[in-house]
Amino acid sequence: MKIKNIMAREVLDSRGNPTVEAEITLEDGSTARGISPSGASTGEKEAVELRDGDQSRYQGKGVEKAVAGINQEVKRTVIGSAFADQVAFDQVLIDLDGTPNKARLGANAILAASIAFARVNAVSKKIPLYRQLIERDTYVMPVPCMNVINGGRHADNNLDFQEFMIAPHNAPSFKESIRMGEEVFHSLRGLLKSKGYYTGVGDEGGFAPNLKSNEEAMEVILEAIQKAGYKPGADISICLDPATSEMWQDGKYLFYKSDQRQLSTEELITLWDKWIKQYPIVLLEDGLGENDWKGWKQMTAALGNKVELVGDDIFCTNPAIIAEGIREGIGNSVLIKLNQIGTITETLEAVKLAQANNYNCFISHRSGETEDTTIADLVVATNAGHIKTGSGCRSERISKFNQLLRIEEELGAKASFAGIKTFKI
Ligand SMILES: O=C(O)[C@@H](CO)OP(=O)(O)O
Ligand SMILES: [Mg+2]
Repeated sequence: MKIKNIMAREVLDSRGNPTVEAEITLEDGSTARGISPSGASTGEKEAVELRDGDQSRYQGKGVEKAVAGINQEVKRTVIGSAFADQVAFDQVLIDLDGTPNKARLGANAILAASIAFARVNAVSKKIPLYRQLIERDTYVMPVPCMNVINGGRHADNNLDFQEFMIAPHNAPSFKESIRMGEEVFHSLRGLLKSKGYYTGVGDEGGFAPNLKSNEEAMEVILEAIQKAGYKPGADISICLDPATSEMWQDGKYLFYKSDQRQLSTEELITLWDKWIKQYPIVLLEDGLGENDWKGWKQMTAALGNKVELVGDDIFCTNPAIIAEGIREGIGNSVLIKLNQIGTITETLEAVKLAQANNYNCFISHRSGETEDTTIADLVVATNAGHIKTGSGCRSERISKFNQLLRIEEELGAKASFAGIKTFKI
């Protein structure tokens, strides 16, 4: 089917920053949109966003240049053409950009167009997006890893570690697991309030209380799980993303917010080992920083058979870096973020590579999100079994949960719930 029109516009993300929305219309009249998310704790090797740098609009964060790239160059190239598949379309965008990190047209522009193309084909074929991405007979519904306490770069006031997540895995379905997660979220609100803490939320919809230590965050979450009537570990486990690249300075990990101390790589691995023994942790993302490859090898040797070790900043959803990580024995799971690499095709390539090498894939949102729910379909399409897309409130996060509820209902007997076995433990 030929592309009749493609256009882009500047819209806003959940932090009130501009981002790119692309819209494609096919000759059969089908129309669909895609919107790029945006990160705060970004990996150094991520594909880059194109921002205007013109201080008169949004303090330089405007995306009019990225929008213009779609409205002019990309439009001239793709209009009136038919593309055999997603790979063919994305390759045109990659070639047109011509840089290794999508800096010229911008990964924010390229991803929005790539998503719009996937969606418009689903619309044209009258099939759901997850089936457009990967056609299967049966699909796996993910465990929602809900970020209930926000710290690090996602909250100004409190903890060093960025994300404290609950994983309600002892459930028969996604619908029941999200209910369990929400019950704990509300129980946590009550508990924080009763302890005199502030219950406002951070960027990803988790609470951002002024807790005194990272340990206190763990304790209060465990208490909230119990108060909601569940057993920590048996019903609901903990996942962490301390985002330690943000703490890495001169070869040490600097605790810059709640605790005033610094740890060596070895000391931080020892801390994780202690935490894994002490708390029901099933997943640790970015337990060490992106430039600490040697440390990652040590950590994988020490903890790789006890907990899922997810690489976010270290892999940047980049198939070439993931391949190197697999060769080097780094981690046992890959965080998957569409805008770290910039196209649907390369994202699916990253997933395929990881899964073929017995690595898990943990599908993820960004801290700056929108109403675009592509990652909900992506986690189902890839049978990745777990997703992180924030917490129990804020619609840009809930929209993904709601889409998963719709997908589960639509799949009926063709869907099974991932449960605890999805984690590499
Ligand atoms: O570190 C992360 O995993 C993400 C998403 O939770 O944060 P950001 O989008 O800010 O990189
Ligand atoms: Mg991360």
